[in-house]
Amino acid sequence: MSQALPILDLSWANDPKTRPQLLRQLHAALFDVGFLNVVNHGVPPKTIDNVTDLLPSLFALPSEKKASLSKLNSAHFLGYSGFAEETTLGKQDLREQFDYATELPEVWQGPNENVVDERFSSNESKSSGQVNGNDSSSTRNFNQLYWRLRGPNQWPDERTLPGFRKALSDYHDEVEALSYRFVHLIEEAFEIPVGTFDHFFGRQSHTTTKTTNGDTLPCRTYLPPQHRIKLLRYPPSPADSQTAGQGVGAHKDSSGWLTFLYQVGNEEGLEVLSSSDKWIRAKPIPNSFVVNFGNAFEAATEGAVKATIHRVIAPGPKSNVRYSIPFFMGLPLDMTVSEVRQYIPEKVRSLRNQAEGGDAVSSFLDPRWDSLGESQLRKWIRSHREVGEKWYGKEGVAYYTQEE
Ligand SMILES: O=C(O)CCC(=O)C(=O)O
Ligand SMILES: [Fe+2]
Repeated sequence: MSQALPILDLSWANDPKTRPQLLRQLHAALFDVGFLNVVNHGVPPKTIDNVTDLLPSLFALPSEKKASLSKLNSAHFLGYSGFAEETTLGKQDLREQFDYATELPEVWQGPNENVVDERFSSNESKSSGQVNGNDSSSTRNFNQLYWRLRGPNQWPDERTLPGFRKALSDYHDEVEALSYRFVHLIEEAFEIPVGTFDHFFGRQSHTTTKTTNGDTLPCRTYLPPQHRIKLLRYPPSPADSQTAGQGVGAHKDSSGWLTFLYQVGNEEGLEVLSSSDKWIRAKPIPNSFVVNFGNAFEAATEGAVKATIHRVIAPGPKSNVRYSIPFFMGLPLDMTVSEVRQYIPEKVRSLRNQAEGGDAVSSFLDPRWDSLGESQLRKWIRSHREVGEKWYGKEGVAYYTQEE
C-alpha cells in the first residue's frame, strides 16, 4: 500500500468516458487497500454542515441532559455514552459519543421485559447453526432476541437543540443514498449485475436473482435494515500527557457492510494499518468521505476485500477537539454471512489467495455468529456490557462474551 489512501472522484461515474477508469480504481482500492476517500459523492455540503455545526452544542449540553439520553435507556444500544466509557483491546477509548440509527419502530416480540432466552438456561449450546436466516421470509421470527436491537432513537427535545433531529435525519438520508449508489459501483467492479445486493436493503425490483453458481433463486425479502451513525468527540489530551492517547483502539468495523466516515475539520488522528503493517495517516480531505469495509463484507468475500484495521490517536494537548461521524451501512439481522456469500462471484472470492495476508477468516466461521443479528448483538453487548446486562440479563452477557 502506498503511503496515502486513494481518492476516487465519484462524479466520474456520470460520464461514459471516465466511468471505466473509476471502476478500475475502485477495483484496485477494494482488493489492495480496503480503505479509500471519495469526493464529489453527491451529499450536499449544506446537509453535512447542518449537522457538523450543531456538534459542539450537542456535546456541550448539560451533563444531566446527556445522561437522560444514556444508552442505558435503550435495548437498541442507541443514545449517549460518556467520555471513555467504551473500551477497545481492554483500554479506554478517549472519546464521547452519541449513537443514532435509521428511525424505525420496535419489532421484537419477546415475552416480557425479563426474558431469558432459552439458550442461556441450557448447558449445551442449542444455538449452533440454529439461529440463521435461511428460513423462508414469510415466517420471519420476531421472537429472536437479536430483533431487540432494532428500535427508535433517543432525541434531545427540539427546544434543547433546535433543528438537530431534522439535520441528522437529512444527513442519514443523503448518506444512505450515497451508500446505495456506491454498492452499485461495487457490483460493477465485481462484474455482477447491478442491483444484485438491492434486496439486502429492501430495495429489490426483481423477484429472482442469479447466484454465482448459475442457479436462479427467489430473492428473499428483508425488512430494510437499520443503518447506524455515531457522532464522536475526541477532546485534546491533558497538558501533562506524555504519550499519545487512544482515541479508539485498533479495530475492524463490525457494525455493518460498509462504513462512510466524515472527518470534521482538519484535526488528524485516523490511522489505517497497511498490508506491510505500517500505520498510514488518513488525513482529512475537505468534502470527502472515507470508505471502508466491515467484517461482514470481509467474510462474504472470504477475505478478498479486507475489513482493514484502523485506529484513532487522541488529539495532542495543543490540538483542537476532533469530531467525526461514521455511518455504518446496516444489513438485515435475519440474514447470514453464508447467504451473502452466494451472491459474491467465485472470481472475486478467489482473489483472496493473491491478497497479502489472506487470512480473512473471522468469527463468522463459527456457526453461531454466521447470523448477522447474532453477531451484531454480540458486538454491542461486548462493547457496552452495562447496557447488555440491563436489557439482556447476566445470562445474555455471559453467553455473548464467552471466549471461543
Ligand atoms: O473517528 C474516526 O475517525 C474513526 C472512528 C472509527 O473508526 C469507529 O468508530 O469505528
Ligand atoms: Fe472504525
